[in-house]
Amino acid sequence: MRIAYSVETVRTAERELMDRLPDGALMRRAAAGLAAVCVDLLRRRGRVYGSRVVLLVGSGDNGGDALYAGAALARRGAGVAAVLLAPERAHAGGLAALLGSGGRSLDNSSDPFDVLAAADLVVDGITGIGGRGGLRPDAVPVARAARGSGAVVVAVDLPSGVEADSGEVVGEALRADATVTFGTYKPGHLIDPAREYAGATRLVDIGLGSVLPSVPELEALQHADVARLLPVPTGESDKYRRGVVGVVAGSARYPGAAVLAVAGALHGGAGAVRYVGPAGDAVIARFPETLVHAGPPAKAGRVQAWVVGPGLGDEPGVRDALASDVPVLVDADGLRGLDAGAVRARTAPTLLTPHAGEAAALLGVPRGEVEAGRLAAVRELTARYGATVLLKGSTTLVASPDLSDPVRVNPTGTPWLATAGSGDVLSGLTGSLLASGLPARDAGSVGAYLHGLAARTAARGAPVSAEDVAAGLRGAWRDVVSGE
Ligand SMILES: NC(=O)C1=CN([C@@H]2O[C@H](COP(=O)(O)OP(=O)(O)OC[C@H]3O[C@@H](n4cnc5c(N)ncnc54)[C@H](OP(=O)(O)O)[C@@H]3O)[C@@H](O)[C@H]2O)[C@@H](O)CC1
Ligand SMILES: [K+]
Repeated sequence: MRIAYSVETVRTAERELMDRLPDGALMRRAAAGLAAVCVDLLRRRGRVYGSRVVLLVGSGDNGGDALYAGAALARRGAGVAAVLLAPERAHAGGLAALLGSGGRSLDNSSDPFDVLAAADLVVDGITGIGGRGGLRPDAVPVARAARGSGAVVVAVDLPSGVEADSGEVVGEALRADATVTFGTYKPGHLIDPAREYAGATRLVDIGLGSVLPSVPELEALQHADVARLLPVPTGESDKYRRGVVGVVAGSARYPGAAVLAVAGALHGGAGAVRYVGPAGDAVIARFPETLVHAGPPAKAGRVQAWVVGPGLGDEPGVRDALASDVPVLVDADGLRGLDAGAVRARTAPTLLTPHAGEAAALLGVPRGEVEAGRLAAVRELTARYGATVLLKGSTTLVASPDLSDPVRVNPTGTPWLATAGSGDVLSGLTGSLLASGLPARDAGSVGAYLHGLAARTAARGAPVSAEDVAAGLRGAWRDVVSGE
């Protein structure tokens, strides 16, 4: 499991740890880890000795980390030059270490842009967790020059300019090839758009784990976590004990959505799929194992979870499903005009699965606001609806209405998933996991994980259809179980 803590939590833990350690110990640990990554990257491009390293140094400890790491690189024979953005406030100990190790700080006679253009590696120590509100104007030209050079750009802790706590990028930020963070991930390492700015992220252990709270703010499941959650039939299981998932989807206009949602549902571990709606013929033609019923859902027979909404158009069904006493997943057309009171009144779990546009409509804000602030949006939706919410997108988030549950971030997403019908597959799959007995947050995060993995494997760098994603689910499940 990858976990992330907010800046406030990190600062509290850092103070507690610092009280027990000699002065500057944490920064030395951080800088040593940073320097080791830089050495590794320089070796891959040639060698450390004689390489040209430029440090972008801001006014705080983030710059201090860069300066100490620069000192270590200078001791190994790299030519290290520091661009001090606030010369009078640069970290004094770090600067002394750099100068004492043979590095230099650029004076007025050197043009930082020439030096950056010739660099092999740039270390971004402008801001870390103390940064707010995007890069300041004086930092923008050097950040752009770093990106425009042929150098590999390594961000210290976070790419400067991103918001550590939300993953938002307000204004300009530096795009790194790699980010070296310390003690724990922060939300910005896991959530787009900041995640994308960070490149490959490495975590350096500085001993913070022992003082961090046991429950993080965010968590991203990995294969082993998902494998533990997957439903596994036992000797006593029959199709009803494994769970029946009811799919209320499709319409005369969109029969395909019904077929895709059923395709997803058949791969989620439920023992049977009951389709309810007007697209029964199309469903049966493709999946003869499906139990079909024209509706309404209340008359269709017992299920352990409902999926309602994909391609539904104006067909009814949402109210029936919400009135049931089993878990309900609401997606797509089911989300239009969704009655928050009806959702809040439910005693069984409800899982809403909007994409950014649908989330924006539910919240009454522009879509861009949801895309830029995904964490805030998903939390607001859980609060308004009293439901678990899976917010689809470049980093899919799953949040439960219980604020003590960490928000789950899906790490397997791929841009190839932005394809018509893939959301219908996800709904069916996740509903099936609900019917097998998984709690809503687990069903949502396991569903998103398998769905992303299936898309990645099916795509392998080329476009995929929603059908390909559904067909890839069995392989994704196997990969998770076998740990591949
Ligand atoms: N926590 C830990 O466990 C450990 C932390 N460590 C390291 O310390 C880092 C945190 O250091 P920090 O607190 O000194 O803040 P930091 O990010 O350097 O910012 C400094 C100053 O920048 C300024 N500034 C703000 N916004 C800006 C902007 N947009 N553009 C430009 N400037 C801006 C603002 O100063 P102002 O100019 O407003 O006075 C702010 O105070 C952390 O990320 C990690 O690298 C490790 O060494 C050890 C373990
Ligand atoms: K940085």
